[in-house]
Amino acid sequence: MVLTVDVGNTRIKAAVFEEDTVLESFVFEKNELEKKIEKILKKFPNCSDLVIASVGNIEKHSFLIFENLLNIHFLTDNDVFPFTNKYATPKTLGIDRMILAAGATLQFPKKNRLVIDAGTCITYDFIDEFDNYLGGAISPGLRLRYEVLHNYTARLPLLVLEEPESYIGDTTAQAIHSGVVNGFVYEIDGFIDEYRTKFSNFIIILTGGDTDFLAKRLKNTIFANSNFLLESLNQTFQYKIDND
Ligand SMILES: Nc1ncnc2c1ncn2[C@@H]1O[C@H](COP(=O)(O)OP(=O)(O)OP(=O)(O)O)[C@@H](O)[C@H]1O
Ligand SMILES: CC(C)(CO)[C@@H](O)C(=O)NCCC(=O)O
Ligand SMILES: [K+]
Repeated sequence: MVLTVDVGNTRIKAAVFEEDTVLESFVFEKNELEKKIEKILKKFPNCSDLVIASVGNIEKHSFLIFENLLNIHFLTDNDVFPFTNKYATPKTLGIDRMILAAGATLQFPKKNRLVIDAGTCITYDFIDEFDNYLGGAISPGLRLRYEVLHNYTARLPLLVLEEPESYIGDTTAQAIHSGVVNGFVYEIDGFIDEYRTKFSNFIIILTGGDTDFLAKRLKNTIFANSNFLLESLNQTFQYKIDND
């Protein structure tokens, strides 16, 4: 049994796996880390390995208190990955993006693959059919867009996500909802269209906290799975065991 932990920029997500099956998944805040992991391990005492990817400010030492209970694997770019990394600055590539690319490579062999993670940031990661990781894009996520409009202006209120009535917003609130939500959807559909015109034999995987909101609004067909990062962590770990 494997416990996977994804330390994101905002929240922490975790899941317990028996082989390829998720037994249970969890979402919690960073200040609850120790308490929550303790609780999960009490419920699933057969967990033999703890596999972590962190892009947040939580480092390996935060997990070492569990060292006597199970093996700790804090994944970094020094681990083995199933793709060739063509990023020109591989040392600065986020470990979450590397794990997503690994999951896409292993789950969808011999295809052009685009992974879109709609989380705090939106990340786009492209792996071609020859398993070259080429890069992608980073832009602000849905919630972040609402927050920056408020934080960096004098007059824009902080709004909670709402479906815009039209792309022509006729109030301040509607103009913000249109700009944020429609802008978010147009951006993603626009990127997908761009890739589609250049690559055939193509698959798109959508994940992250805004997966469900986004999936029903895109015009393009995608494979939506909000657990994709945790599943990919489990698969990357199995791959590491088989190839180390
Ligand atoms: N309780 C919540 N807290 C924060 N964001 C939430 C929540 N519920 C839904 N969301 C949506 O999820 C998005 C954030 O995604 P996610 O939770 O995957 O981010 P994260 O934990 O920072 O992970 P990552 O850093 O990997 O993106 C926000 O844009 C927001 O709209
Ligand atoms: C882009 C984020 C913040 C998304 O979580 C993370 O992957 C990260 O910090 N990346 C480092 C920069 C890069 O990937 O090129
Ligand atoms: K993200």
